[in-house]
Amino acid sequence: MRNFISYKKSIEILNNIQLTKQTTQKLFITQALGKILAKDVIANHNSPEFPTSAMDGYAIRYEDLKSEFLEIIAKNPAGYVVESEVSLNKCIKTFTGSLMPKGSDTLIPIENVEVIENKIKIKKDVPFAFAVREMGENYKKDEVLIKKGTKIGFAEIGVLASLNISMIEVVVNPIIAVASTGSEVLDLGEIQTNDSQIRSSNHLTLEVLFKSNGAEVLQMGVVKDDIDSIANLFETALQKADIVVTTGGVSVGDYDFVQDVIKDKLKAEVLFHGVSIKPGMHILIALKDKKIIVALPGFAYSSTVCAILYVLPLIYKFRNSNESLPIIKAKITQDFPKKTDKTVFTACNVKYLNGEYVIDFEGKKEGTSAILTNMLESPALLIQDEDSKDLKSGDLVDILLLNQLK
Ligand SMILES: Nc1nc2c(c(=O)[nH]1)N[C@H]1C(S)=C(S)[C@@H](COP(=O)(O)OP(=O)(O)OC[C@H]3O[C@@H](n4cnc5c(N)ncnc54)[C@H](O)[C@@H]3O)O[C@H]1N2
Ligand code: MOO
Repeated sequence: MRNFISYKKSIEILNNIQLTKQTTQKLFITQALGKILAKDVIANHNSPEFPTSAMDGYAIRYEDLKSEFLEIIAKNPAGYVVESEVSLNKCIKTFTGSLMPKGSDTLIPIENVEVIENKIKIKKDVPFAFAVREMGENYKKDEVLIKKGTKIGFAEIGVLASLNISMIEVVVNPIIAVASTGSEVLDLGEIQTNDSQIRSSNHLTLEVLFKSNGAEVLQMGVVKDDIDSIANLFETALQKADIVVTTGGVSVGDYDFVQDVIKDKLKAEVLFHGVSIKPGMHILIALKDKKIIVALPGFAYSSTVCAILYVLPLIYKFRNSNESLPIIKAKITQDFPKKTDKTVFTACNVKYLNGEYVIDFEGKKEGTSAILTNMLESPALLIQDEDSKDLKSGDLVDILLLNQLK
């Protein structure tokens, strides 16, 4: 009889897997989109380096606000350094992005003055240092701007460019080999020869799930339920990938050969086979030559949920990143019983309404773990812990936002 461990225990085991040291690579910053920063990014200068105007207007000395007229002695366009200095009852026309001229401390906007020949008359006062961006407003020299482990997005790329950093060191993404097993499953375009055959969706679902969450994917396609074919698949995949993910062949059927190959042929170290979760109770995770094997159940909903719960955290671990699964609190809008003593992951709809996330089950189909269509539209997974009680309408619950993983 298989020993089913708790979800909590299985995650503890997953977190304890020791990985070999990450490798890094240098990439041009825009090519690093979605990659993980390998080292802290520290500012090597102040931004701005000097007080800078934030508006178009006239640079003045604050104390001259009370003077009747100020003489315009020069123009100070952005990109140039003006020689003249602001002194008693003088001003310099200064533009957004120009350095504040020497002697000035305040910028009076164009809208606040009347220009009479080469003089301005101030019609509306401003406070001291108005519209002056102080030195280091944006960032100061030696400030840690982006921490290692951060996923690089548009804001990170913009900040790197402002630092004049063109190449950046990032963690090399893990390689995941993906395959579906099953004599009844056909790859796209394969000709159907009998009524029991279905299209394989798993290998493609998982390929894109892993790609959009930080892995390189080696697509191994569909393999029949045959010991030699499955053994060949693992031997090839283990040579090329850091993680090998398969679907099918891990429950108790006569043709569930994936588990036999992993245990008897590869003699891999099985970390666990069987977790008290729904869906996905037959999941098997093993180690072979420092590579990780994740054998998922064949049902499309089961394999997708388990790939999210177990493989995405492995990707985060490989990337040494500060990413985590997007689990948040939401309000449930109907009573919902706890049907088993397992940890249960149920597809639901999520909306953001009046400042809170709310979930319902409208349009969700009930049935087996084959129903992947429950993950369409704006889906989330309701998480009910092993020891949780029946849920009541209005309760706050944990949900995993699936659209954030797209
Ligand atoms: N007597 C028992 N039978 C089953 C048990 C059990 O405990 N006792 N567990 C059930 C549960 S739960 C699951 S989950 C499945 C897992 O079985 P396998 O991992 O061995 O998966 P398969 O039997 O190969 O396939 C299950 C199901 O999914 C379909 N499938 C398979 N591959 C794909 C694919 N690539 N794309 C789409 N659909 C796929 C396959 O046709 C089967 O219908 O075992 C239960 N049985
Ligand atoms: O474990 Mo199965 O994935 O519940 O249907």
